[in-house]
Amino acid sequence: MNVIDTAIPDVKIIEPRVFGDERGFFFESFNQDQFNQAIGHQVTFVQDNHSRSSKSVLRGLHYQISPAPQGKLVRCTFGEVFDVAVDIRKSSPTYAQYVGVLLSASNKKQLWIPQGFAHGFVVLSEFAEFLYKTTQFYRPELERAIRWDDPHINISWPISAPPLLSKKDSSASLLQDAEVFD
Ligand SMILES: Cc1cn([C@H]2C[C@H](O)[C@@H](COP(=O)(O)OP(=O)(O)O[C@H]3O[C@H](C)C(=O)[C@H](O)[C@H]3O)O2)c(=O)[nH]c1=O
Repeated sequence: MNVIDTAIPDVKIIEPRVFGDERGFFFESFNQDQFNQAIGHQVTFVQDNHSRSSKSVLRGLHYQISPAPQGKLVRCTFGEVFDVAVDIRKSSPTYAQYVGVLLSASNKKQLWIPQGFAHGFVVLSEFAEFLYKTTQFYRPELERAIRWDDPHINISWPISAPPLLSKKDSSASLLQDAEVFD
């Protein structure tokens, strides 16, 4: 697999090695040893998630606070999304900066988002199926959300109309008011 650095050192794009033949394709979507080597330390995942969303749905920007902050390894297995990781570690030199990347069934790219980041995506295709692994279990009482259109983060979402949001995401906090990480 190919590991690509992003503007935020801890956030990595991973391109799996795809084996194509007349039947179709095969690739290892996750290999613990290769992943640990790529990230530089042991990362253990405890939960797999799978969501399906229609065009223009935007899920995020979500994260869990301590004591269960989640690292996420995300990918799109049907359609295409614009995926965003926002650095919400106050002591980080890239605080409030973001990485945005197109993830799709065709490019098979994955994004590693360590704990300390808020995560979200918007669906660009008619539908998108989104799979991801997390390093901590879901703890709803620890879940927090930051507004997708927070002017301080100023994400350039590749959409021309307002997205479809859950009630929770419609009432998310601004980064300046959010519980973040040291
Ligand atoms: C995240 C999660 C949710 N749920 C239940 C709770 C709700 O009844 C239902 C939908 O949850 P929610 O609307 O929070 O789902 P998303 O908006 O896709 O949330 C996710 O969206 C962004 C992209 C993320 O990065 C997070 O992983 C996660 O917050 O699934 C569970 O049972 N387990 C879980 O791990």
